[in-house]
Amino acid sequence: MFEENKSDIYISPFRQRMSSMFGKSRSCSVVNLSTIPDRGVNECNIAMLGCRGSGKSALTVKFLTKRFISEYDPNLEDTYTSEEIVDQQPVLLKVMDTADQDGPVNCERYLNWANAFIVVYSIDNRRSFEACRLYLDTVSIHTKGVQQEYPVILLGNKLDMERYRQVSKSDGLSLASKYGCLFYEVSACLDFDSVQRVFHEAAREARRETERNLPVRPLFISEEKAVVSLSSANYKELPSVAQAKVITVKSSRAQSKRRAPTLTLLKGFKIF
Ligand SMILES: Nc1nc2c(ncn2[C@@H]2O[C@H](COP(=O)(O)OP(=O)(O)OP(=O)(O)O)[C@@H](O)[C@H]2O)c(=O)[nH]1
Repeated sequence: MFEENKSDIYISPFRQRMSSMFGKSRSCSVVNLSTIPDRGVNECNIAMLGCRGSGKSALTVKFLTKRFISEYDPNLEDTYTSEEIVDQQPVLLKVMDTADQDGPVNCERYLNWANAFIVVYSIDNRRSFEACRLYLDTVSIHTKGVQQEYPVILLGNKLDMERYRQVSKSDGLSLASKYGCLFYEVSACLDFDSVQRVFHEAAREARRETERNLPVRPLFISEEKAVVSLSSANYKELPSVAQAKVITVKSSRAQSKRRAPTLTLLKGFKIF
């Protein structure tokens, strides 16, 4: 029915189309969330953590394509890039769908790369919830003593499996509050908006954190210069603060209209 390539990774016609349309982006070495002044674009690197089968890939693909996948290669680890608009500002969101075999081992690759973490468990699997503690510990040990804080979201997935629930919402909440992280419950196979909200919240928190850590620039006020420039300026051309804000919003909207969000898919997802 479908052809498989040499490495036994299923490449759907959809994925082939996506690769040819948007190009490829392998796991990259960008380390921090930074503002790129000339484009005004923030970058946010999100690592998806959690034990096997918790739904990391399903959530990642849901966020990127609005679709639910049912089959994939669990051993592949890849990074996907999507241009998003969060709070009217463009963000280049990179999502690493990790594939740890048995808990957090050799995790420097994502600890050094990410500036936000989503730790996933399945609400119908107690073991996957317990595994989250290891990931939360690993992240908090790694970020201990670092001035910048890294947003962490604890995410209960498979909300559609309510009747098989093994982890109560209050258990999720109390674990999240113990580690000082945000907490959500979603389902990768239900509505897209809830899943998108989680990723956008991670980006929002990471941006706040970056802004909080921006070095404070000294403000120089030269009275002489101010007099010269004001006297020679055409007042109508000087935007007020309110106008300047409008201009910023307009330009980010214009950007979102100009360019469709770019998306790079590499993993052998089977998307129907
Ligand atoms: N019912 C239900 N099934 C889900 C949901 N999310 C994922 N699944 C299923 O759970 C299984 C595991 O999902 P994955 O997304 O592959 O999990 P993962 O965490 O990426 O697992 P690894 O790649 O092995 O690390 C798959 O069969 C998915 O179809 C969900 O929200 N609801």
